[in-house]
Amino acid sequence: MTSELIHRTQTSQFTHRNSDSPPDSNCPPKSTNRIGYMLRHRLPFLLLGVAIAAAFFHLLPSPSTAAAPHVSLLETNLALPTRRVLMEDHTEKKGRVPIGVKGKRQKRIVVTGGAGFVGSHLVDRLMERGDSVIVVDNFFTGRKENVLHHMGNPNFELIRHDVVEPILLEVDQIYHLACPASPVHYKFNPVKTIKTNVVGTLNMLGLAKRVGARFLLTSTSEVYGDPLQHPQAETYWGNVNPIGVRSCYDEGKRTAETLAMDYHRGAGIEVRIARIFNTYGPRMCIDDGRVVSNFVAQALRKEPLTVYGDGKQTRSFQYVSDLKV
Ligand SMILES: O=c1ccn([C@@H]2O[C@H](COP(=O)(O)OP(=O)(O)O[C@H]3OC[C@@H](O)[C@H](O)[C@H]3O)[C@@H](O)[C@H]2O)c(=O)[nH]1
Repeated sequence: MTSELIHRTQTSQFTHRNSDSPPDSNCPPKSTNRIGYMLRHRLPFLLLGVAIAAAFFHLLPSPSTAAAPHVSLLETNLALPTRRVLMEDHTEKKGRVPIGVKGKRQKRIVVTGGAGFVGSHLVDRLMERGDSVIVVDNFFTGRKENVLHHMGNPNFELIRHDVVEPILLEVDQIYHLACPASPVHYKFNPVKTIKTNVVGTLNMLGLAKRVGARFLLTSTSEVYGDPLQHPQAETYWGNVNPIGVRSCYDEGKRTAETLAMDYHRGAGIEVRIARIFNTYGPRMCIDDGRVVSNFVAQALRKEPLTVYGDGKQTRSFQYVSDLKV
């Protein structure tokens, strides 16, 4: 192959040098006709080239309009503050806001499970603060009524979505609460419960990584299992049965915590983990199944209170307004 190419080149050079050979389309004739030849054969191409170049420089954006896409391109590889600045450029049309100026811009926050008992109280708090809130809920235990009072507020958005499926949103913070929390509810479909905790958390952490959002996982006191230490310090690792009827929830949440920490260590995601204990308060379903609502409902109906087991079990309870920050 190589030798053949060399041979062809040599043939061509020879032809150029041979002034007696008849002119062909690739080869200019003798010098007497050269100018005429150039005008006839080369000038149209020259003019075409000039026209293309002129069109190119005419269509090229001026430096001021080209700057925005350039920064936009950079922002995908940069940390969150740059993206915040760019968002302000688009929405407020006031020019760039220095990165260091915090609290000026509305935060965009997604709350998974935001139509639930705890989630909806958190949403109230964020809305009060003036944040822009997107609630993602599949309404398995959550209810639209819990967030109905925010409908029509331009800062509020409600999406029916199951976190087991990925979702793409542009947000600054993710509060990940989606999962049935009462034993009667999470035992109803244990495979779905662990899937929500593992796949759902993975999806939301993936979202956090993609958009550079800060991530809060609501975990549970159940990660301590049947604790051998009282009260449980955060450093206590628990005493959990991996094959028990509660495992879908407690092992699911333990895995969710593992995922959060691995995304933090491996991908630099800023994460928070809150281990929530037994919580009660307004918007708790009457059929929630947890002890406080059961006892209250039974008392209201003047029925005897049902105490499971020997009644010697202990719990830490908190009112919901003490939970939200
Ligand atoms: O009617 C009832 C209900 C519950 N109980 C008992 O009361 C205790 C509390 O049970 P709950 O059903 O309220 O729920 P648990 O405290 O076991 O877990 C709950 O609290 C911690 C949260 O993080 C979990 O999401 C939630 O499952 C248990 O020992 C349970 O057996 C009763 O004696 N009677």
